[in-house]
Amino acid sequence: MGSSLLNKDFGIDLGTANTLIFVKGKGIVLREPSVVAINNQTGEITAIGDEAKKMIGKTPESLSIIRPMKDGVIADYDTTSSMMKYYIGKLNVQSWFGKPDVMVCVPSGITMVEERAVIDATKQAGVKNVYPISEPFAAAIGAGLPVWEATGNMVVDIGGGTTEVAIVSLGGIVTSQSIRVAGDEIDEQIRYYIKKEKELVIGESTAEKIKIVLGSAKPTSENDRMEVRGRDTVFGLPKTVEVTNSEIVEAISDTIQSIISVVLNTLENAPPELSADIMDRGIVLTGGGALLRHLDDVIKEQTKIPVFIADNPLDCVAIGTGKALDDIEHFKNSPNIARRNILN
Ligand SMILES: Nc1ncnc2c1ncn2[C@@H]1O[C@H](COP(=O)(O)OP(=O)(O)OP(=O)(O)O)[C@@H](O)[C@H]1O
Repeated sequence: MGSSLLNKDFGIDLGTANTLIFVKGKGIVLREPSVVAINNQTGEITAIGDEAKKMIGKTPESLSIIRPMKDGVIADYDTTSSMMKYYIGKLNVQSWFGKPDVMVCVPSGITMVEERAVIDATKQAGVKNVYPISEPFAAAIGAGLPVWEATGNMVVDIGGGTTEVAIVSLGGIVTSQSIRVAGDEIDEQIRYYIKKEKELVIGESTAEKIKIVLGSAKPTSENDRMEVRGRDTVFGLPKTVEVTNSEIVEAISDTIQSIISVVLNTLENAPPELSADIMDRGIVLTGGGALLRHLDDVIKEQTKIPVFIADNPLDCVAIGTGKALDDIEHFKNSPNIARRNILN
């Protein structure tokens, strides 16, 4: 990213787990975890992104690892602002050539105060024109769905902190629901299960790895298993245990069911014409959670509707946020249309 961007518009997916930036005409130029390491004595930032994520669970007392976004919204304003400033600074935008338009995604269930915080944090990073776009709407664009047409499209975006389910038609969200339950909660359930059933304390990163390597929404035919290291809850010493796929399926089943309930509720609220479209066109999964094995199958079994995983599900929101820049007038003229429910 050495060369400067002369008044290039860009879109930001400021996620609970990952922050991505899409520059118009270039594509995704930044993809880093939303993690910051701070020196407790001086308050200075020691590492941001990948470098900070590697430190999780391994820091001395003098360092704290902060994930400034929680449940899709800003939990720590100052740290989010610094992180954005750092990432946007890396783009090297020459603002004196004009003001870039910046799209930033926000969860559909966000409050006005939370949304204001996201806009202000982006402005603090040195850009002037900030347009919020609803995360599931951006996900639908990024998944290549025809969001501007008179057709019902259903998207389920499962991120780190939030799951957003929306039905999109004619350039707006017709109905949407979200819960602050997604990948992080799945990791938390894995930690809880392993502590309770195996008497082993594991860190966040290990839980995420177990989910990615071993997890699935229903048992896999391979009967996968892996060795997991952590600290014995009784003796306090390092210990290794074996964990199987079926144990992880059991550990995360309630969380998976909460996510599927939101899909079912949203379908129940769909206007009949759009329900018919969704029956034909299917449901599209985006976000990192879409990669959980067999999640598509389980949603299909319960909804009786075809389910597809978008290409590059982790990138859909960022791609959609960036592509929405092509229709920036739409957001300038009717800023609420892609954010609020257009029927109620
Ligand atoms: N192969 C995989 N299987 C299961 N989960 C995965 C996989 N790869 C990534 N994830 C999970 O996806 C989540 C991150 O997804 P994503 O980057 O879409 O979220 P985000 O946009 O940062 O979060 P949010 O939308 O809630 O703000 C993490 O919980 C991560 O563990």
